[in-house]
Amino acid sequence: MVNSVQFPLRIEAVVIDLDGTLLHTAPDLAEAANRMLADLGMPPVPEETLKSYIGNGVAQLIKRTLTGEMYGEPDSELFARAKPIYEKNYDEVVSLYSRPFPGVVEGLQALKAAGYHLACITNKAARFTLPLLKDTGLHDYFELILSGDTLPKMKPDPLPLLHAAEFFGVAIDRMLLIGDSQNDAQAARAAGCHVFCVPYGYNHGQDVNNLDLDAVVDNLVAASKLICKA
Ligand SMILES: O=C(O)COP(=O)(O)O
Ligand SMILES: [Mg+2]
Repeated sequence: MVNSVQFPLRIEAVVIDLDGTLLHTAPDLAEAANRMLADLGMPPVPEETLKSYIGNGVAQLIKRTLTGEMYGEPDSELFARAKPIYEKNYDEVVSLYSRPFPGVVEGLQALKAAGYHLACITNKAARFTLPLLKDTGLHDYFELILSGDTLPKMKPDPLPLLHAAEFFGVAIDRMLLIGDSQNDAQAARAAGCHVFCVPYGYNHGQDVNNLDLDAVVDNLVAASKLICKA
């Protein structure tokens, strides 16, 4: 559901989600999950299934992979054994296949040239976020990078967004989040900032048009055309 706001939005800071928005990471996440399952002597999961598990951080991704349920709780001993195995495997394949989505580099260039403050806000753990952004050439676009374990809370909690607005010294209603999932929409609404979603990401298999957003945009270039420097 897109509510009625006046475009172009007057914006000073743009904060952008990583998985499913900046980078197509599902192949590497699926590769790490299936290597973990193989190490545990368990059958693999299809990439499409794994894609529906992405968005709530690494612990949730592992639990969903082990149980086959969105909010299942695996045996605690199995989870304790599986987590380091997953992390070792994801360290090895973190940027094997991951690539920027179409329009991401051009969009970041346009946003940077327009003078917006730029941050990346992701639920991915920092040990994976930083090498991935460096390996894909996106790291230096951002003045601030908040990972899932940088602060005490991750999206859909508003804390990372409120932290970014304070870091940039901008009013929360002069900040825009561009994401791909309900975690982004909910975090933005709770924080009070604007939010666009792209349709090509990972929203647990759900249509982003059903989310409470200010716009659904084809890509980051289209997003840059709906805002102006406040
Ligand atoms: O759940 C994750 O690890 C990543 O999620 P995000 O980059 O879409 O916030
Ligand atoms: Mg995402």
